[in-house]
Amino acid sequence: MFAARRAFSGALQTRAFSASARDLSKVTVLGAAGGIGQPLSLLLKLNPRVTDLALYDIRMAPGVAADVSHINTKSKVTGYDPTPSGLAAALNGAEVVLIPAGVPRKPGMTRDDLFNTNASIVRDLAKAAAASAPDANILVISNPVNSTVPIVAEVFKKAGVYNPKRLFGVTTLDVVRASRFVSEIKGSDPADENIVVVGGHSGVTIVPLFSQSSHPDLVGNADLLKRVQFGGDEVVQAKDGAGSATLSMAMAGARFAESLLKAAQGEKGVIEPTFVDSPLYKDQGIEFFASQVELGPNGAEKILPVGKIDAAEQTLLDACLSDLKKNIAKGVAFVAENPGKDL
Ligand SMILES: NC(=O)c1ccc[n+]([C@@H]2O[C@H](COP(=O)([O-])OP(=O)(O)OC[C@H]3O[C@@H](n4cnc5c(N)ncnc54)[C@H](O)[C@@H]3O)[C@@H](O)[C@H]2O)c1
Ligand SMILES: O=C(O)C[C@H](O)C(=O)O
Repeated sequence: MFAARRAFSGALQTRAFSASARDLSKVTVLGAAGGIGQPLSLLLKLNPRVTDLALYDIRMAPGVAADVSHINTKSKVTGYDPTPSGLAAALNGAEVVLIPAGVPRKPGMTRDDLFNTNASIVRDLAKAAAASAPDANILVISNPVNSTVPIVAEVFKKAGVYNPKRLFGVTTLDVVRASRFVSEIKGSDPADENIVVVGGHSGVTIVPLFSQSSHPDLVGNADLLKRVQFGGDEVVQAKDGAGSATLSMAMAGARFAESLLKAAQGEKGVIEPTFVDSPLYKDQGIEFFASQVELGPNGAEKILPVGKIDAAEQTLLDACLSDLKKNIAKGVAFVAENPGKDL
């Protein structure tokens, strides 16, 4: 155990020393005291690429910050009060803003059932971000992602600061799950399983493309498909009313933030799946779509095409696109009909 701990801290130190002064990165978490926010803040504190960690929530962010700040890595941690000026200060100068603020599901609910509560939370946080961190990379975790991402886009458009390359719906958990579930079937190491998942982040909009993996035989595996599309429900049911995935989501969110920072600091070939403003299906009226995206200093540098897929996968994709169109339209309509208060 001690050897493992030494190896881990050694790896952190090597990376800490390799970061240069120009790589100062402020990362802000909005919803930092929640089930996702707390472990996400912990993982960001362990990341040497993060030099300034800003934590905001409507409750307990200073407490979470005090706790996390005792971890002996170099970054500065600040918890902000739940006031407009606290929120503005948390956002000011941020390079990456992660948003896990909002309510999670209970058994029997769909992600869309969260819309009524989370849409206005995300809209108001997006307004604050548009005002105080207009150039930040915004990573939306709050559900329903298929609608909350368009909400952020509409708010930024209204504020005149929308940059489609810097807005991301975090769908990383879908590929994390897919690689893990495949490894359980194949007896392999999940680190070796690169499963592309496209579409969106709920039910049938989650489309794994096993034909593009090293296991095309898995295309017809209905149980596996169900686990990937409804993995979130497994956790919601197991937690039995106490929330949804938090720990695996924190890992997935921290991975995406790390990839963005790596790419911003000049690493080439950093590719992550994410739900972005995408040209891929715009001709069908679908403005956002999750696919493999190459990240770079400007955010989303290159949106990779879906590529060749199996006929059965095409059927899944058709169902996805039909749902996705409605989810996106719902987010856009929400902001038009409920502009909210000026900041
Ligand atoms: N994208 C994904 O893959 C994914 C995965 C898991 C969960 N989620 C979603 O993430 C969200 C959060 O889940 P959780 O389990 O952390 O919930 P949680 O209830 O444990 O935490 C949410 C936090 O948000 C805070 N909050 C609420 N309104 C706020 C506001 N206006 N400003 C700042 N903070 C605010 C709450 O005080 C709370 O601390 C949910 O919507 C959930 O569905 C998404
Ligand atoms: O399932 C949920 O509601 C949370 C999250 O979107 C997940 O995929 O775990």
